[in-house]
Amino acid sequence: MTTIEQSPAASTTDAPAVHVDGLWKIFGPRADKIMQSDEAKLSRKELQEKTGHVVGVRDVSFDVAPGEVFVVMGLSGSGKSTLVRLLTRLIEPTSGTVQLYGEDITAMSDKALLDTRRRKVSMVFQHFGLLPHRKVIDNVAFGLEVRGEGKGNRRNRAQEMVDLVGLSGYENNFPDQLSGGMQQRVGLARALAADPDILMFDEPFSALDPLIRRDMQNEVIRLHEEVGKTMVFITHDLAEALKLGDRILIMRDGEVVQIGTPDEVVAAPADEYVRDFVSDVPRSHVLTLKWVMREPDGSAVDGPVVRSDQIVRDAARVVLDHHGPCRVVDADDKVVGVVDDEDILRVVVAEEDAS
Ligand SMILES: Nc1ncnc2c1ncn2[C@@H]1O[C@H](COP(=O)(O)OP(=O)(O)OP(=O)(O)O)[C@@H](O)[C@H]1O
Repeated sequence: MTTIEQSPAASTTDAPAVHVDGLWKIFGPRADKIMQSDEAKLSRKELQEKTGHVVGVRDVSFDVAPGEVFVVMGLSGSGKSTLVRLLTRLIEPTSGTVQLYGEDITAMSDKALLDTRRRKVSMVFQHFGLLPHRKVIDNVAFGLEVRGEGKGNRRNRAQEMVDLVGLSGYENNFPDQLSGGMQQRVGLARALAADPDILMFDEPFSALDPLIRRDMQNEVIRLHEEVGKTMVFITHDLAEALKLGDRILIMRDGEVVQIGTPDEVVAAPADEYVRDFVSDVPRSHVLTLKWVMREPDGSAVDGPVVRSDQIVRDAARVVLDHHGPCRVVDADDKVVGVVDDEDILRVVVAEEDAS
């Protein structure tokens, strides 16, 4: 039985886990001056050509709810790594604020900031960052050691986390005796050991083979179900974003293009850029009935009931088996639409045409 708990802050305040307001990062020596001038309005390309400064993140605002998995997605250079580093001030913002569970980290002293990083946030990176001369168990316990926990406590805790991520029996191995996937499990265990309020992942699985990568994504979903932590997850892989995210923030050139649930992003892309991104996505795997249902017209009074937030693929069997309209209900069991086999097949056929 593990002793990870839902973040206590989540239950005692209404503050979002992460609150980002008007966040900017301009790289270069005159960043502050540029921020206060009209030059800040120039596009990334124009600013770079004119001043040599690079806009990493431009006027980004969003909230992450406690317990949410929030994915930041974009192509290389879109500003994802800069953004996630700004969230814990590993990079200083040029402007804007970041609050973690109501605490403004942009206004914190260095000491308070260090404490927040040690106790409240854990990061998982692409390059696992394990200490090669330490055994698995000692790598997992490292963060606890840094913050001064006694040896007995940290050993017990580290063992719990090793068990939680499925590495029981490997505690005394050294990192180079483990596969890439197993090393990243050590990274996950180390991040969880500190019992942080928020876990941040910066492209953690990009270096892994596709099959191992899929295993690790499933592992994140399982761990999230088990420990319920708030997660901010950076990736350039749309399929990964759709699979893991409760919501997805799509970035381009340092700016937010769209923030939405996976089905919103696929069904209602904000612009051509997002539309292009999502064009290959198998829609029946992502769209919910909300996007394919029709207005209620009284035709389905005794048809089977399906939920508007059900994924089309998951609802297909019920709808196709019933030769007639089904009732679609919302979370309050109110009938909000009807759906029949044609509505379902329209999505599936469009998907086959696209592939
Ligand atoms: N220290 C720095 N100095 C100058 N420019 C930087 C610095 N760090 C990042 N940049 C620039 O900021 C922009 C955003 O970079 P960032 O690394 O955040 O993007 P990314 O989406 O994480 O890309 P990747 O997936 O390749 O890591 C890029 O144009 C990058 O060249």
